[in-house]
Amino acid sequence: MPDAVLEVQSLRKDYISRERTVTAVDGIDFAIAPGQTVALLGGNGAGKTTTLSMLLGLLIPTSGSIRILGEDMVRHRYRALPRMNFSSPYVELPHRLTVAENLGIYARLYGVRDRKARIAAIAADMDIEALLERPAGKLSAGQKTRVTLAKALLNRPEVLLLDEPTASLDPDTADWVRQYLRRYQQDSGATILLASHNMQEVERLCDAVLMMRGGRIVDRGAPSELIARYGRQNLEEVFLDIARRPDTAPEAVSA
Ligand SMILES: Nc1ncnc2c1ncn2[C@@H]1O[C@H](COP(=O)(O)OP(=O)(O)OP(=O)(O)O)[C@@H](O)[C@H]1O
Repeated sequence: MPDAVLEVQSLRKDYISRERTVTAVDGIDFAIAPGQTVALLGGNGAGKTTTLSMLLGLLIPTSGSIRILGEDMVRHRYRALPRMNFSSPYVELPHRLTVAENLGIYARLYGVRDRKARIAAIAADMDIEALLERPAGKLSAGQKTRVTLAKALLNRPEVLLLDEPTASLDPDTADWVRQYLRRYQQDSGATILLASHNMQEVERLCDAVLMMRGGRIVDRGAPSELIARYGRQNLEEVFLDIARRPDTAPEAVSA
C-alpha cells in the first residue's frame, strides 16, 4: 500500500528463555491506510499485545520491518513517536503522582505547547476533572482507563494504538468512550489500531479486522465482509468459528 500510515512486513517476535522459545508473533504482514480504524482480534495469547508493543518500540522484533508515518520504527522510532500515542491497561502510571502531575509530565514529554489548556480540555472531555488531584495509584480500574485515554490523546496523535480501550469500563462509560474515539478520528483524521475482546465495539468502530491466532493473521477484512464470508450474524460468531476450528499451524512453542 503506497500511502499506508502503518506498514508491517514479515514481523516476528520470539521470546527466548533458557527453558524454551515462544514464538508470540509469527511473520505477520499488514498495512493501514490514513484515517482507518483497524482491530487486532484474537484469543488470549494470540499475539496482539506483543504486536502493539513492537509497533511502539517497547519490544524489539526478532525480524521483520515496521514503518509508521514513513519512518522505520526499528531505526528511527523517535521521529514518529511524537506523532503517535497509546493506551494500555497494562502500563502503570507513576502511582504517587497525582493525575494532574502525570498528565503534566506526559504533556511535557510529548512537547505539547498549550499544556495547561490541553490538560484542562482533555480532562473535561474524559470526565476526570474530579480526579486531577488524586494519586494515580488510588484510582479504580475504570477511572484509570479514562486517565490513560486522556494521556493517549494529549498530543493529538495522528496514530493511536489502543490495547483494550474500554477495559474495566461500565457499559455506559464504554459506549461514551467509543463515541468519543469515533469523533476524535473523524475530526482529526487519525489512524487507529486497537486490540479488543469486545466484538460489538469492533463492529461499531472499525473499518477492518485482523484476526490473529497463534501469532499469525489467519483472516482479515471489513467486519461486514467477514460476517458474510463465514455466513454468520455477527463478529462474535465469526471469532468463535476461527478460535474453535482445528489448528493446522505448526506448534508455536518449541523446546
Ligand atoms: N515476556 C514474555 N515472555 C515469554 N512469553 C511471553 C511474554 N509475553 C507474552 N508471551 C507469550 O507470547 C504469546 C502472545 O502473548 P500476547 O500477550 O502478545 O497475547 P495477547 O493476544 O495480547 O493475549 P491477551 O488477549 O491474553 O492479552 C503468549 O503465548 C504469551 O504467553
